[in-house]
Parts: sequence; structure tokens; C-alpha cells
Amino acid sequence: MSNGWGYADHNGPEKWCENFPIANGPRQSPIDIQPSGASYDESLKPLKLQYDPSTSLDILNNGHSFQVTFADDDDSSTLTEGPISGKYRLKQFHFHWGASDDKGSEHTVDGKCYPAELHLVHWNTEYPSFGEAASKPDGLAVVGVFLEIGADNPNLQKLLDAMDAIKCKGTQTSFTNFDPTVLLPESLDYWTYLGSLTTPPLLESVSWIVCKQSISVSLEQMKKFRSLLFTAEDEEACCMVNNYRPPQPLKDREVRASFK
Ligand SMILES: NS(=O)(=O)c1nnc(N(Cc2cn(-c3ccccc3)nn2)Cc2cn([C@@H]3O[C@H](CO)[C@@H](O)[C@H](O)[C@H]3O)nn2)s1
Ligand SMILES: [Zn+2]
Repeated sequence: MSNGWGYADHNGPEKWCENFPIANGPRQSPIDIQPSGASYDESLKPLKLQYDPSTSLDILNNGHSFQVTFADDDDSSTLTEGPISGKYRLKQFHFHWGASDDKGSEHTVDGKCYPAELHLVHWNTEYPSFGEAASKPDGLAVVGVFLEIGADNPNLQKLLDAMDAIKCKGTQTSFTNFDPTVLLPESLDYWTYLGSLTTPPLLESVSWIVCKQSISVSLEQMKKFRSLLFTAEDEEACCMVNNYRPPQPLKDREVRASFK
């Protein structure tokens, strides 16, 4: 790849293996979740997500998505229980979405794509930092939530209102007092499997926790996501859409369900 990774034909998911050979590794993400192939595991605990809104810091267009970053220097915002052991701190959340409503999610369910997918990224406090944790097989835990076209979702509005200030790559603005709990579905039933980051460096350090239930997003709200740009102010504008990696081979992995 002549320049950094992205989602275009010349630097997109089919090319990432050139600089990141782990792209063809044994535990890559996302995957197509096939509910009939998932085994109910009664030992799986309910997710325990405890977020302190005062830890939200800012919202950034990083040129691949937009992310809300959280202060992670103490245990104020954590994920515990569920399929993991120990305590994981919230680092950031971001989304992946499509150019049209028929695609955009990274995980699929029996081949069904959703228009967008939310990822809440946490790191294992067994390790001193996110960067250290990211290289360990049990270092990260990402909660995935599908977005489905429906009623306007008021809980997305604060994010959407901030988008005018982060239109271009490298722009960011303060984003305080936000509780990501409002972005979770009513039911926290989930599928879980061992996988990877879905963007380079594609590290195989993620316990994936994908919620069965989706949250709603309206057509107008999706248009706002698609108004962001992959490009910086001084570059030819390129709309930020289709920033998703397609499903990868399951290989020798099992998918467990927290529900019957
Ligand atoms: N589609 S998803 O699977 O969920 C995600 N895909 N990528 C995600 N992040 C980006 C990322 C970068 N690295 C990384 C790790 C080791 C060396 C170099 C890069 N891992 N994930 C999540 C993310 C990371 N960061 C920044 O990673 C830096 C390197 O560790 C760290 O110094 C900064 O403090 C932290 O802010 N922010 N977000 S998540
Ligand atoms: Zn992601």
C-alpha cells in the first residue's frame, strides 16, 4: 500500500494483509454469526457495564471513523462479568457504517448486514495500558451493537450534533458528560467469541461481545453519519462511508450465546 490503510480499493481490507499478515490469522474479526451454530453457555454471566459520564473527553474524526475517547486512568468506566474475567476499562467507542442502508455493519447475522455497528472498546486492567493490553490474547473486550433503520434515536442526537465540528480527518472537539449506556439495547443478551481488532494492526486480542438486540437509527440520522469525510480539510473531499471490514473465516473457533 503506497500510503496508510483505509477502505478504498487501493488500501482497503483486501490489501491489509500486505502490511499486516495477521489479516489471514486464526482469530480474525468480524465474522458472520450463525445463531444455529452458536452454543448456549449457561456459565456466561450478564454483562456488567458501569460507565461514569464524567470520563468522556472528546470526539475525534480519526480518518477511519469518529470516536469518543474516555479518561481511563482509573476504574470509573468499566466492563466486568459477561464472558470475561477481571475488569476492563472503557477506552473509546466508535461506529462503522455503509453508503446505503443495506450494508455497513462488520459482524453479520446469517448473512444479514445492518446499516451500522457501534463498538465500545475496553482494555484489561491486568495490563498497565491500552497499548500493552492490545498485544495480549485477553487484552481487549469490545461490545458490538447493531443499528437498524427505524425511529429517530434521541440518544444518538448529541453525537450527531457534534459532527459539524469534526467533519474532516484530524478534527476533534470537547465531548463531555456523555453516558454511553444510553446507546445500549434494552436486552443485553449476547454472542461471544475470540477475535481481533477489525482495523490495522488487526491484533488478535479481542473478546468480542455482540448484542443480539439492535438499537434504532433513522434514515436522516444515517445521512448525518455519511456527511463526515475520510479526508482532511486540504484534501479532495471523500465521504466517510463503507468503513467496515467484511466477515472473516471462523476457522477453529466457537461462538457462544448467553441466551437460549
Ligand atoms: N473496530 S475495533 O476492532 O473495535 C478497533 N479497531 N481499532 C481500534 N483502536 C485503534 C487501535 C490502535 N491500536 C494499536 C495498538 C498497538 C500499537 C499500535 C496501535 N490498537 N487499536 C482502538 C484505539 C486505540 N487507540 C489508541 O491506541 C494507541 C496505541 O495503543 C494508544 O497509544 C492511544 O492511547 C489510544 O488512544 N485509540 N483507540 S478499536
Ligand atoms: Zn470498530
